[in-house]
Amino acid sequence: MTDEKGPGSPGEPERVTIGQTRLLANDWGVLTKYTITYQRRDGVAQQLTRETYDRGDGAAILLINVATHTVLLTRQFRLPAYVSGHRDDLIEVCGGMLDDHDPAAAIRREVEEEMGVTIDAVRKIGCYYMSPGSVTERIHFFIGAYDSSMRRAAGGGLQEEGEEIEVLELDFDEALAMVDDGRIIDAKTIMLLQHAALKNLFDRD
Ligand SMILES: Nc1nc2c(ncn2[C@@H]2O[C@H](COP(=O)(O)OP(=O)(O)O[C@H]3O[C@H](CO)[C@@H](O)[C@H](O)[C@@H]3O)[C@@H](O)[C@H]2O)c(=O)[nH]1
Ligand SMILES: [Mg+2]
Repeated sequence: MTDEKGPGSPGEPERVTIGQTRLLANDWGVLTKYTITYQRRDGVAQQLTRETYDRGDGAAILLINVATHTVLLTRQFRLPAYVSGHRDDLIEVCGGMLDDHDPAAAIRREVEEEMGVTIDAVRKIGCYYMSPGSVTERIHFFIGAYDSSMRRAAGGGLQEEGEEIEVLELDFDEALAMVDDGRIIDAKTIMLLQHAALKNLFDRD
């Protein structure tokens, strides 16, 4: 519940004062250590240190074909999952970083590169933090329609960037079963599949 009269509300002092900022790494992503003064709701000020990892924002899309009751997903090697104990490649919706593109343009480019599919309109679902305790990234979520005529190339991603992406076409019920039994463990993918189920996207034409 929002405390309407607490610190940080309109007309009240900021709840957070940024103190020292230390750049720990500035490579693929930017890792920063902040010292902040955080004013608790009871008025007590606390000094905290927090690190943030910033690689920019991303976009992700679930491609659906209502006529064939199928979805298009990707499978690829993910080092962060591998080093934290998940030896299998990850099954995910198509996704990527925005770079300098707007989210809709970025996701169309990713679908083209990773899946070899040229799509038309995309429908925005929302924009969400995936790991807000440490990662600044927000992901723009989309739904798009595909059919076999839109598959114009093999996809697979950019070899020069080390991408090796397999395209999976799955029955929607099978994809949901893979969420239940743990074969799909990527959060953005689960969110989009469950969105499609909750909104009955496969019941419409
Ligand atoms: N040199 C270098 N290259 C990297 C690094 N991390 C990624 N890359 C390269 O940059 C490419 C980025 O590909 P994208 O398709 O743009 O991003 P992604 O890795 O698929 O996913 C990103 O977007 C998703 C949003 O939907 C995110 O969920 C995911 O975490 C990630 O940010 C990778 O395939 C890889 O070649 C790194 O640390 N160093
Ligand atoms: Mg990608």
